[in-house]
Amino acid sequence: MADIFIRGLGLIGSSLVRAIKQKNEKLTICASDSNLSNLDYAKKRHLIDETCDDLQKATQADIIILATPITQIIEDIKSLARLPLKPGVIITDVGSTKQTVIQTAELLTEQGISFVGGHPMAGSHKTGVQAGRADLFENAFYFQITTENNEEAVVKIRDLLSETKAKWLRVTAKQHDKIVAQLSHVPHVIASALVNQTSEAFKDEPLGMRLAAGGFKSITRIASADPEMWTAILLNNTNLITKQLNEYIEALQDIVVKTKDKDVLALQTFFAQAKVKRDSLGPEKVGAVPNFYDLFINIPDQTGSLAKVTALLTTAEINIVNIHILEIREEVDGILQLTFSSDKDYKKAKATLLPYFQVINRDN
Ligand SMILES: NC(=O)c1ccc[n+]([C@@H]2O[C@H](COP(=O)([O-])OP(=O)(O)OC[C@H]3O[C@@H](n4cnc5c(N)ncnc54)[C@H](O)[C@@H]3O)[C@@H](O)[C@H]2O)c1
Ligand SMILES: O=C(O)C(=O)C[C@]1(C(=O)O)C=C[C@@H](O)C=C1
Repeated sequence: MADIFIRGLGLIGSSLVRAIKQKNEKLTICASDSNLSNLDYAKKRHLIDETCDDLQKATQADIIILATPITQIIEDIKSLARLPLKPGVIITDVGSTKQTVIQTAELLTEQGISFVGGHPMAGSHKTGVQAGRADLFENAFYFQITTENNEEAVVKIRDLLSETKAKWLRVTAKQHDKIVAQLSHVPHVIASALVNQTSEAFKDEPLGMRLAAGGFKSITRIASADPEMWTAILLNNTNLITKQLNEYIEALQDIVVKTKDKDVLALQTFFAQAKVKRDSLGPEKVGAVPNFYDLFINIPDQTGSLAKVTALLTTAEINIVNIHILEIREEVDGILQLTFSSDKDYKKAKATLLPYFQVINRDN
């Protein structure tokens, strides 16, 4: 008999159990996941105490956490509503959309079972138990959905997950879905559409994609996310996502017209408005899944240039995550992309290389 039952031990579920165990290792956790290797991995590392192959085991738990893709969360809520759950049990989820989840959870709340819709607003394009971390949600907003009579359960979930160090935020399901449609769902569609459209545009240009640099990579990183999870999100926030995508398409069409018209003032205003807004967001502080920091430098077309870069960085004890030569043409400087895992390494590398090489980054 475990204190906590969790279904879905991927990136988000395993990050939560890590944070729970960090706070109180005595709490027992029973986990279910259709990918058995996730369970195996978690058990070997004592992230969980037991494996539970079906929802029946949830009937013995005080807290049930649903951390699978949204479509499965909804199916599990329906199944849980038919089971004899423990009196006083609290059920929570982590799904990226909330209105359909909360509607389905009425099957529970109408029986007096506490349900707290949740959504940590941090994550990664990576999936699976190995990608999880206890501090994934540090400083990130963690939405909790306001529903009738769930106040006490909300506080208990906050206490259970206090080691996530997330910033808790109560919103309605409608408010939630509108905000995340614009800030998360639409950007994911745009990133994937851009990758697909670029790949199509480069069909006859083998060099094309391989030359993708910082700009393309940073705007499309999230296109590497899990297709099953994102399909489920689009199916569960359809109206808001399609409405906001249509507004985005209009904004793109508007910029096509201004570009064709060579309307310098309108173009400058377009970029200036976006710059002011983007700059005001401030630096990235959320979570601990590594962000990558790219430094671009000009390297002369001379024997030993690359070796000099690596020697300087090695002497300075700076760890390079990746080196990528973007362009080297005879008698022309090449562009070298150096990737670091921390802002500290990025800045140290920049200072180390500046006396010898021209740094291209304006700044990040
Ligand atoms: N990835 C993010 O950035 C992020 C952030 C916040 C919330 N979320 C939400 O969290 C949930 C989980 O996403 P994730 O990123 O952890 O994905 P993930 O793929 O890393 O994990 C999902 C896990 O659910 C398991 N699973 C799928 N179907 C199952 C089933 N029928 N029975 C048992 N296990 C099943 C998978 O094997 C996998 O281990 C999703 O609802 C997603 O919308 C994701
Ligand atoms: O950082 C990322 O890779 C994410 O996509 C995380 C992200 C997002 O910000 O859109 C993705 C889905 C979630 O529901 C919440 C957070």
